[in-house]
Amino acid sequence: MTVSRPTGPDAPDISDVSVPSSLAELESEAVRHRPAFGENAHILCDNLVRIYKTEGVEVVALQGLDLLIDAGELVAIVGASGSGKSTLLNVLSGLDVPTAGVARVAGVDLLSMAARDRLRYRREVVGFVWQQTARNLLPYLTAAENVELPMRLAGARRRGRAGELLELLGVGYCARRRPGEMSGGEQQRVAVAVALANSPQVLLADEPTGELDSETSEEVFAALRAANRELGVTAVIVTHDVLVSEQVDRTVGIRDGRTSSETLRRASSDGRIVAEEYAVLDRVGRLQLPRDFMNELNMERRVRLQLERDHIGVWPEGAEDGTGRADGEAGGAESGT
Ligand SMILES: Nc1ncnc2c1ncn2[C@@H]1O[C@H](COP(=O)(O)OP(=O)(O)OP(=O)(O)O)[C@@H](O)[C@H]1O
Repeated sequence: MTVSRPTGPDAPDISDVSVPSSLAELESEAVRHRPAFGENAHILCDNLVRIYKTEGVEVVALQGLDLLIDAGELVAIVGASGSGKSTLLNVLSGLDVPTAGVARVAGVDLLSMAARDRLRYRREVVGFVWQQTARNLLPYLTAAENVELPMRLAGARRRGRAGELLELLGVGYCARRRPGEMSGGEQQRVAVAVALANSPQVLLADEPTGELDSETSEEVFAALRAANRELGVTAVIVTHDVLVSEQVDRTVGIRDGRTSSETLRRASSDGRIVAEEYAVLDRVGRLQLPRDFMNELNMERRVRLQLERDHIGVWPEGAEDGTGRADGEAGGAESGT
């Protein structure tokens, strides 16, 4: 490729300016100025793959999952059983290492992290809350002692912090009680305080309300929201609970190990919450059509695409498309339907 330079008496002096002269140079120039995918995201998953091998059988739990979450967001992750939600959370919590791809949380690269850094990451950068209340708290310690434990392990006990966190989450009155003397909802709120003890940047919760009735779930979700709003912690909650998934600003749907949909919620001018659902388009243009849409129109394997001025039409194979052409016909006339 040639690039012509202006000449003549009025032409600017560009003798010192380097001008790319080949297509490859132009491309690399363009890439240099383009921000990298998820450069500023607090949580970044790029083409994340996790393959489990058990007894010679491979299960692909995450198959090229992309996800970007900004600092301070409160995001719910939803999806059918087996879609890969817990696998994703285990990777983000540093418990599990992905097979391939990029996973970065608060600037920490989770694939290349050394074992010693992993311990520090799990103690100080992320906090987590599990579904089973018994997994979150030690039964022979009081609520306050449970919250103090991670601080002691990190060698940074802060006087008064346990009490402050328990108050913030509405369970200050439980400080001297052991888990057996608290309800399931109270235990989970104390568990959120334990997760926040070392001021993590990210809070991860896997089905935190899964064992609770709706009223108690509401209290636990309020505690998670308080942590997000008051402390600014980025929060990711895996949940089947519509009470949780419908109250966050963004719900990410996972299907077959990939992000497939996102629902965004915002307040309209009259104060109502408006939810808009989007399909997720990945960087190479892949898109998962909702399963019920595909079933409704008997879409399988091949579909016809038609680029319109402001949208793309998708028709099942063999069906007539929006231009009045049956699939397979070359160049039909516009039907206007
Ligand atoms: N340790 C493991 N060994 C082998 N396969 C596993 C392992 N953990 C998960 N899987 C498989 O990976 C896939 C994703 O599992 P995952 O637990 O992440 O799904 P999930 O969406 O959290 O499901 P649920 O809502 O039921 O908890 C499933 O097919 C599961 O059987």
